[in-house]
Amino acid sequence: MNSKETYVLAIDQGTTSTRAILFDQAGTPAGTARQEIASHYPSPGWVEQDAQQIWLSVLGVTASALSQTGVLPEQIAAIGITNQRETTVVWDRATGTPIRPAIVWQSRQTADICEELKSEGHERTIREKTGLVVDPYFSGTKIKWILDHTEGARERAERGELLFGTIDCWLVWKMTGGKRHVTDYSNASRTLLYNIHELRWDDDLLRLLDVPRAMLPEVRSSSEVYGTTVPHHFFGREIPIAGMAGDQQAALFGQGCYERGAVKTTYGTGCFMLMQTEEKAIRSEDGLLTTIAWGLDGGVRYALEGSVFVAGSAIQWLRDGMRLIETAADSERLAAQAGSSQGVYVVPAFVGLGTPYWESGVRGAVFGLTLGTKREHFVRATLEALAYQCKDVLDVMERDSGLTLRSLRVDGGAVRNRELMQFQSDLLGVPVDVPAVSETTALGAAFLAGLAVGFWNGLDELAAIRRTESLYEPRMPEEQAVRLYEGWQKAVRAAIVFQ
Ligand SMILES: Nc1ncnc2c1ncn2[C@@H]1O[C@H](COP(=O)(O)OP(=O)(O)O)[C@@H](O)[C@H]1O
Ligand SMILES: O=P(O)(O)OC[C@H](O)CO
Repeated sequence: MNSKETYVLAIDQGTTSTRAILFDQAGTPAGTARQEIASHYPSPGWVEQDAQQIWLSVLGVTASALSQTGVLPEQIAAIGITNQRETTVVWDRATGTPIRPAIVWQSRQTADICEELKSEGHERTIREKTGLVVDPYFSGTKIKWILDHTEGARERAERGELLFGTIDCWLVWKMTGGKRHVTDYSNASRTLLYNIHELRWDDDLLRLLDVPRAMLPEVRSSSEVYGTTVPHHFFGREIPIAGMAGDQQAALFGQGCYERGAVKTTYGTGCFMLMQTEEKAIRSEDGLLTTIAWGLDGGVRYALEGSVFVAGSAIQWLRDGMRLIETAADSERLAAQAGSSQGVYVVPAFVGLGTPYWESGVRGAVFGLTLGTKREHFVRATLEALAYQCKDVLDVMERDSGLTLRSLRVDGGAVRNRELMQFQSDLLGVPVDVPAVSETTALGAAFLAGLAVGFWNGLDELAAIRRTESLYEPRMPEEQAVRLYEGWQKAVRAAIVFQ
């Protein structure tokens, strides 16, 4: 690092959008560029994206972040990448072209493969080795599906002609001009193929899912120089790519959750609550996942995770599917106007339910409609579903960890919604803490990259950067919160029975 290098560039490739953000040494975003990513729904429950479009969006947002701010490539000390996790890309090593659309984490198209694994009794072994549950969510069955459904693909993968990667890995491959095929511990831990205790690809699991080892990336820590950018893509300079983590783990890092038991929740397309558990991989019997938080300084940290598949995407559905709102921000105005949902419950199980239910066959449902139900009640009920799902997760997390939450650190697109944040605090009965830098996922990736090149010097320095911008305190009487939550539990049970 030299004295001219005053920024770290974070690339946050999320499900809804790709963002490039430049952070200075105080952790302040100097400029942000954003581009939406299209999702395609070729069959009910399937979700796909175009990996080439994702790559081009990274080039586009990086160029606009630089041109908007006037920051020069020479001023960038390092690049950190964070990504929607599990989304699976298989590409041709020689041409760098994906052989099929990327299968997005939300997609249910591998439900049959999962049912087969369960019926053959593999659930327990998979859970023990990977910390995950058998569900179409994770990459392993998606790789198998692609190899099963593309003529000659498995043989080509065995010969090393095809490569697999999650989005982090795909982007590093493209950014380094096909020189580096790497991923980090946090992303590897979401594949269903990685042994999170022994820190290696697991041969038994590879055999079980019929995935050739030759197509898998090398697994590295979350903070080190993996390679440098190809000058003709990145403004004539070789910039070190020095940080990499799945977006939920990066948000945990960016929120300064460096102490055992610290928790954050991110409300993006989905909603993910993670608790940092240091060197201890806690096993959950209640549907939480055990996952690798990050690899740093020669060791790994673990986390307990609750994954909710549909959060902000329910608000997108109100906008694009139901056409009840024009912008996501309208949901706040209408929810305030409604005041309460008047007994309406929306269960947004559009792609099944994750933690703690793990029911991949359930679909969305609405309960409690009356002639008095108006658009604003329906919108409010959809928004409230985000908060109810977080409560489902927090209840099991407290039980499994033996810890009681005192306040919840939050981030992600939907934390702009004050009605949602207040309702979340009311329902959980704890303060909800929104940080000044709401882009904590990107900040986490920047921190990881910056640590690797000496831009920042350690966790103490990073922890001091976080500041609270808004704190929502519980205002609703407890018995009212309990009554509302009981209604939600009934609605979810009914939706599960209906499938
Ligand atoms: N004011 C708002 N109220 C509720 N949801 C919102 C609001 N603004 C954005 N969102 C939701 O947040 C999500 C985008 O959040 P973001 O953190 O950018 O997601 P991702 O990282 O998954 O791409 C979208 O699904 C959008 O519907
Ligand atoms: O796109 P997000 O931010 O909702 O995150 C997606 C998760 O990484 C999926 O596991």
